[in-house]
Amino acid sequence: MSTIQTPGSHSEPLLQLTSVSRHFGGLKVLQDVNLAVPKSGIFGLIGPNGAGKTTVFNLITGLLPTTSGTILFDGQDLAGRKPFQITRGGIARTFQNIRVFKEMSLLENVIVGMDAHLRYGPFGLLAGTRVFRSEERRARERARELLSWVKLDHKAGELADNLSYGDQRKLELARALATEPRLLLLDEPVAGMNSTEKLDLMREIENIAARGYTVFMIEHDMRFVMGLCEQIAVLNFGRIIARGGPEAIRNDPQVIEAYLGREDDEATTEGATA
Ligand SMILES: Nc1ncnc2c1ncn2[C@@H]1O[C@H](COP(=O)(O)OP(=O)(O)OP(=O)(O)O)[C@@H](O)[C@H]1O
Repeated sequence: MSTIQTPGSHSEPLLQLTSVSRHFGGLKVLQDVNLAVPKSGIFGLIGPNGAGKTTVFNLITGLLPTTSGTILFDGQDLAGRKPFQITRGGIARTFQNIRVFKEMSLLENVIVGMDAHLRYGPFGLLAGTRVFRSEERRARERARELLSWVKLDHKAGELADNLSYGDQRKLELARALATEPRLLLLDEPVAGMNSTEKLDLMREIENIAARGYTVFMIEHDMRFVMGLCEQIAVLNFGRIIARGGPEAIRNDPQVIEAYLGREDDEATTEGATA
């Protein structure tokens, strides 16, 4: 169950994409993408709208097959694995649009995320039958602990529907962690948040990374990405055009060009000046 990693084992990447392409008919959404996410820390993927970022996550999580190329997670080829197998293998994900169960309590939302690690499934647990009692107790304790990591444990019994937008995003984080991942994929975690909520979530993500989880995020908000990520890759029209630390990315002429050349992108001005 432990997800804490041994410090110092940084040689092999945790996740490695090699020459990955994905075409939809004649549309070459990803072309020859090479990416290496290290075994610890916070890694960012940025790029203008439609660059192919979410498609990268869809390939990693098995929602879509690659057209060509390989994706290795902890040295294992993910080709042909189903999304639930990839989740069980240690990759969790949040989505651009909030997906909490609004009619369930926070605690129940997190327990539902535990599916991959429960012998009897989350709904058996929630039914609370005697046979499952000890597993139920453990699950509830773990769910409460995960809620405490995002500072929502005091609301554990409340309906998710009552939460603010920012807190719903944090609940999603707790639920993703309930699958006991090693790698956490976050797709635009601060989309739609106000600046207080963003700062709050930034701290929570830092705390999660400090607990030993590897975080790989797609995000448009440049201040957020630059403030959090140690390494960043930039995707433009399906190709990686730059990778490096925040300072190098900020000053990369190709990156500036990619953002300035696309007036439709919300990151345009911040991307050039952040
Ligand atoms: N299942 C699909 N079938 C056909 N085209 C698709 C499919 N999924 C994605 N695309 C296309 O691939 C391109 C890249 O989409 P993707 O969502 O990966 O971009 P993105 O960088 O995440 O964009 P955004 O920042 O706006 O979320 C778009 O042109 C999109 O229409």
